[in-house]
Amino acid sequence: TLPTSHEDPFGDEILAEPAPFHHALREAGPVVHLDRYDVYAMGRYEQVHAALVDWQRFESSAGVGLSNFRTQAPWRPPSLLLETDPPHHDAPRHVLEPILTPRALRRLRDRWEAEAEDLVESLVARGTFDAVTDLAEAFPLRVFPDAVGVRREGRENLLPYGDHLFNAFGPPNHLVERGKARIAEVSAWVNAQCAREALRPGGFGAQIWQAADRGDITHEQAPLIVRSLLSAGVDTTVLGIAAVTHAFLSAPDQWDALRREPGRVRVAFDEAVRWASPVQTFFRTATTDVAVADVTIPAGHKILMFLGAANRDPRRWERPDAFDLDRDPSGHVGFGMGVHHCVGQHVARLEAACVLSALARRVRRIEPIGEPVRHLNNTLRAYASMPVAVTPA
Ligand code: HEM
Ligand SMILES: CC(C)Cc1ccc(C(=O)O)cc1
Repeated sequence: TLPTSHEDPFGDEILAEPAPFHHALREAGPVVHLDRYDVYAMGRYEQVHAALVDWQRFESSAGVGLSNFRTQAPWRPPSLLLETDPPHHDAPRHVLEPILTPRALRRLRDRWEAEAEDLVESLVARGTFDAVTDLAEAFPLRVFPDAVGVRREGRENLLPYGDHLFNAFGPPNHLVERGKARIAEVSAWVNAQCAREALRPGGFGAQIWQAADRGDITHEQAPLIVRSLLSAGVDTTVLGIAAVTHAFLSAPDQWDALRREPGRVRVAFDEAVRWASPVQTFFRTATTDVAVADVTIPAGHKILMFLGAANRDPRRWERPDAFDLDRDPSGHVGFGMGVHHCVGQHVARLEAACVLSALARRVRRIEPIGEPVRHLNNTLRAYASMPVAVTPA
C-alpha cells in the first residue's frame, strides 16, 4: 500500500525545521506519495542509496528538480553533468573529474592554507564575529573563484546565482519568486565568466577549455562545464563550512577532541556533511514503472530523495542525530552516490580542512553568542548568520 502525505516539504515550516517531517517520512514507509506535488518521496537510507546508484531507472536528464524537462522548458540550459545521464554524461564527467582530484588540488593547498590562516588570525583578533558572513562565506569566495580563474569584479553575483539555482529545483513558491528579480542580470554575469577569454590561464576553467582543444569535449560544451563549477561550487562549500562550525558549537566536547587530534579535520567535515546535509533534497524521474518495496512508481513520475533524512536514518546510523568524531561517516549520501557522485567533493574537503585546521590551532574555545539564523532555501540547509565568540589558544 502506498502511504500518502499532504505535507509541503518546501513550505517554510518544514524548511526551517525538517527533522520531524523526516522522522514521519521514514516511519511511514520506504516510499510515500506527496499528493500536493504528485511525487514519490524516499526518506530511508536504503531507498535513497538504491535510487542514486540506479541511473537507468531513476534518470537525471528530465531534470533533478520538480519540473520535468520533457514537458516544461528549464529556466536555464541544462547542465551537461547534473542534468544528463550516460552516455551524454560521460565525456563532460571525464573532463571535469581529473581536474578536481586530490592530487590535482595539491598545487593549491599552500595558498589555501595561508588564506585560511590569514582570515582566522583576523577573526581571532576580533574575538567575536559571524561564522556565516565572516568565515563560511568569506573563505570560499576568496579562494574558489581564483581557482576557477574568475576575475574579482562581480563575484558578489555568485551567492545569489546559487541561491536561485537551488530554489529553482523546488516548486515555484515565494522563495523562487524572491530570486527572479535579479536572476537575469546575475546569470548574465555568470555566463560571461565561462567564456575562454574571461578565464585566467592555469585555472580550472582554462583546463576545461584545453580539454576542448584536445577534442575530449566540444568548444560549445566547454562554457557550460565551467558554469557547473560556478553553479555547484560556492553555496555548497559555504554551507558545508557553516554546518561544521554549527556542529562544533552544538558539541563543544568534540572541539576539544579535534584540538587533541588535528588530523581528524577530514572526518569532521564528512561527519558534518552527514549530520547537516547542506544539500537536503533533489529529484530523479522514473524511466519505467519501478517497483520499490510493495509500491510501483509509475513511469514519468518524479522521485524526491531526502538526503537529510537518509543521513539520519536510525536503520543505517547509530545515534544518528549526534555529531560524533568517533563515527565513520563514509557511505553518507551528502555528496550523492553513483555516476553523479559529487565531482567537487575533494575541493570542498580541502577548503573545509584548511579552515578547520587554522581554527583548531588558534581557537581554544568557540561558543555561540546568539541563535544561528536560518536562510530558507528549497534545496539547501542554509544559514543567514551564526554569531560566535572565540577564545585564543
Ligand atoms: C559541501 C559541499 C558540497 C556538497 C554537499 C555537494 C553535494 C553534491 C551532491 C549531493 C551531488 C549529486 C547531485 C545528483 O546526484 O544529482 C553533487 C554533484 C555535483 N557537484 Fe557537488 N557538492 C559540494 C561541493 C561541490 C563543489 C565545491 C563543486 C565544484 C568544484 C561541486 C560540483 C558538483 C558537480 C559539477 C556535480 C554534478 C556531478 C555529476 O552530475 O556528475 N560540488 N554535489
Ligand atoms: C547537489 C547538486 C544539485 C549541486 C549541483 C548544482 C549545479 C550543477 C551544475 O552542473 O550546474 C551540479 C551540481
